Amino acid sequence: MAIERTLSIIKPDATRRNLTGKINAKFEDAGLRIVAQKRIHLSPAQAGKFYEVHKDRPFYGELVEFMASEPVVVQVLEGENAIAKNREVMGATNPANADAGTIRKEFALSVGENSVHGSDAPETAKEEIAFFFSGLELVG
Ligand SMILES: Nc1ncnc2c1ncn2[C@@H]1O[C@@H]2COP(=O)(O)O[C@H]2[C@H]1O
Repeated sequence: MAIERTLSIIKPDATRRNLTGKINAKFEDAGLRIVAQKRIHLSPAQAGKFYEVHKDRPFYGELVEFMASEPVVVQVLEGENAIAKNREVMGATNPANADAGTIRKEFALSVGENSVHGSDAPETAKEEIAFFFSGLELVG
């Protein structure tokens, strides 16, 4: 199985409630290694650019406003099959549909305030990691 890297964001609803450590424990317990991490406050322009793929969706404005409302923790997770594994640990986008034990089932407040983001495929993982981290910040 391939060792992959994926981009994860702990969203404002979770940083606000001091859940960063509990969420990171879920990643580590699943065998994902946090190889880079920083806490930043996105501007609306930066959040809008990151979520550009959703710009025609009805929730885009709300999503951008939320992601720029308070600090987030952006991180790179590494491990075997990290992209799929992270998505498993996060649970379904809408917490109402998330399995027991997943981050979104335990912590998410709604489909919008759903505590975490994770890349959905190898190509997007590469782009999303490069959006937030320089090569110098990524320890091999
Ligand atoms: N119906 C919706 N209303 C508000 N936000 C949504 C809706 N559907 C998806 N989103 C958000 O859009 C985000 C896009 O990718 P994320 O994995 O970060 O998680 C998603 C949700 O937080």
